[in-house]
Amino acid sequence: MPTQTCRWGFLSTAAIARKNWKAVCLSGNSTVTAVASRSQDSASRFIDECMAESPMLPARPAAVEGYEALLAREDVDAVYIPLPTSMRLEWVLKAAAAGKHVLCEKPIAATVSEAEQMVDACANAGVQFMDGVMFSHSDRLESLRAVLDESGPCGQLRRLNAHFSFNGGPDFEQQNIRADSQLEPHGCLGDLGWYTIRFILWAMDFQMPESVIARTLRTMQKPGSPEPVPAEFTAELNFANGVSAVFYNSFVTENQQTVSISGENGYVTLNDFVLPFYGPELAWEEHQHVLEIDNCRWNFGQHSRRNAVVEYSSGEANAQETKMIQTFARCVLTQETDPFWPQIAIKTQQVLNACRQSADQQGAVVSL
Ligand SMILES: NC(=O)C1=CN([C@@H]2O[C@H](COP(=O)(O)OP(=O)(O)OC[C@H]3O[C@@H](n4cnc5c(N)ncnc54)[C@H](OP(=O)(O)O)[C@@H]3O)[C@@H](O)[C@H]2O)C=CC1
Ligand SMILES: O=C1CO[C@H](CO)[C@@H](O)[C@@H]1O
Repeated sequence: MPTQTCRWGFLSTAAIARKNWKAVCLSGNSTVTAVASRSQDSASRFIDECMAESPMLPARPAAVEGYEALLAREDVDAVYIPLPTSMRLEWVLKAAAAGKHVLCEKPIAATVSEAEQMVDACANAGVQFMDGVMFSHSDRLESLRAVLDESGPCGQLRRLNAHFSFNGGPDFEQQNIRADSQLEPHGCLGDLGWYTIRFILWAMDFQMPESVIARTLRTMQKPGSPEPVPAEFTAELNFANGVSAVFYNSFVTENQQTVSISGENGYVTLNDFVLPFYGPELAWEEHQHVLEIDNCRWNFGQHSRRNAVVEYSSGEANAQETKMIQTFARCVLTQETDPFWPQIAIKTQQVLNACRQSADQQGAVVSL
């Protein structure tokens, strides 16, 4: 076990692994020692391309053929697993058995039972488990938490609204893993709903909803995919304290990443809650508009205020994905696993599967 640097192995050359490669380079407490792919050529190509843009120090990682071979390496402390969702159970269990800490992409699993097996295996092996939600590590959330206090601009919370969509375009259904039920069984609910659910749970301080009602509005099916997957999805969550939340996910509606948190006295909005708008600040707005009525004059006065934290959107040392790597690596290096991360992953999975169950039963109420 090194004392200064967490040594990462990447399980696959997924597109998202390139972003986290750079985050490792910028982290100051991590390095990648090996990248595994189904073919060694592809691992080598990935490493060449990443090295050209963002050189890994102190040494070029090894290109490994096969994920199993990477897990057998002694120079790997932690693995990053961005394999398709349906493959994660197998590889998280194998990684835990090999004593590797696990940063697992989202959605972590197809079912709650699979997610629990993963988290239990990591806990039993004494290794950290965390999902790949970068925004959980942004300073913006910490600042926003203070604003959500009852004495803040919203007052008592009433309603949450989260929307995450992108338009995949004409080839998406034909080519993307997200439209293949064998690889990504929950389609847009898994890919985008994971974030909308996570944000809602975060705003509720991880209190679970009492019940959910959901609908799949549209499906997609990649050629060869055994089943269609949700391509447009909506859900309503109801909480015991009277707060309600709604979310929407879509692969056919153009880029939108908006959340609003509404209360008795006002509301807060973020327009880029997952992938922050390009630039050196992450912002949110608070609103307390006032309707002034005086006989025939009806003036709706806009009262909005912009707030921001100094943090780069991505690809810099203070960006949220770099903070994710740093936080994870600190758990590894101090040998102090943090149960918070697996707990919130399980809660997110529980809500996701309840929503899918409701949608599969045409909007039946599902209790949690
Ligand atoms: N946290 C975040 O910000 C993001 C998270 N993600 C999540 O990461 C996961 C991967 O997404 P993305 O990077 O777009 O995926 P890609 O399609 O780019 O990569 C998936 C990788 O899995 C490996 N693989 C192994 N078996 C298969 C198979 N049968 N079919 C396809 N790929 C296979 C391949 O690597 P190889 O050939 O090298 O073995 C492939 O490169 C998704 O679940 C997604 O939700 C995605 C983007 C952002
Ligand atoms: O996690 C992710 C981040 O956002 C993308 C959309 O813009 C998703 O498709 C991806 O899986």
